[in-house]
Amino acid sequence: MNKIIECNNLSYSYFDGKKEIPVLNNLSLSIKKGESIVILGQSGCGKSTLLNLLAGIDKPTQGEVLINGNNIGLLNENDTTLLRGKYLGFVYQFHHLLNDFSVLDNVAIPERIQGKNQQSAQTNAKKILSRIGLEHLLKRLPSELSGGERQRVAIARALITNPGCILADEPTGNLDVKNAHEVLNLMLTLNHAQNCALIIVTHDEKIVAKMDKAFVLNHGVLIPLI
Ligand SMILES: Nc1ncnc2c1ncn2[C@@H]1O[C@H](COP(=O)(O)OP(=O)(O)OP(=O)(O)O)[C@@H](O)[C@H]1O
Repeated sequence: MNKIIECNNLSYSYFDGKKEIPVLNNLSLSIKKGESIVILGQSGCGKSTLLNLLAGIDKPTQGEVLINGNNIGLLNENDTTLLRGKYLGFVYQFHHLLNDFSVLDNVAIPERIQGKNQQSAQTNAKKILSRIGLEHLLKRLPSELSGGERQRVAIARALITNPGCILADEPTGNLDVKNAHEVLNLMLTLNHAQNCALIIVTHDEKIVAKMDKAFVLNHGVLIPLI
């Protein structure tokens, strides 16, 4: 199985009272293991909606989504959650770190949720924080970090379960130019080193040159740029 995520003929509409708001229209996409993809598009075009469907967080109005070959439309919510935890990692514009937990414990959380004991989850969290140069921040709280450091911790948290694909929604949206550059380079380094596919949705067109493939989402369909 070479494809980590695949969607076929995906359509999605929101229902606002009686009115249907179509967002995605018969969209198909596949992401191979180790591939990097950026999806650009104007605000409100449906980028976050697409990521939520690919992750099985929302269900499509029509079409199918496969994660590592598993058709999530055929799974119940519990099995979808397990599949998501096993194969996917998430990075958002806002870091979503838990403010009362140290950096180390924040990064260990996904493995704790998967049932690992605290010591082995913390050992793995230390390893990944060292790999990305944050070992000196283990004991800090998220409120004691810079914006760029917080986002790098969020990336470490997304990677601790060794996912097949990272889904990143505007991961550099809150950062200045220098930090945005560093965070993107970090994600790409890990993308290559761990053969972890990367899907970024963003407004930032500068990212395009660094990715394997780029698309614009417009009127519910993906238009290839490269
Ligand atoms: N729960 C909802 N109910 C109704 N409409 C919604 C809902 N969530 C999103 N929408 C609409 O669906 C469209 C797509 O939203 P989405 O958040 O996917 O866009 P986006 O491209 O990620 O935007 P941005 O770049 O601003 O984050 C927008 O027009 C939005 O107003």
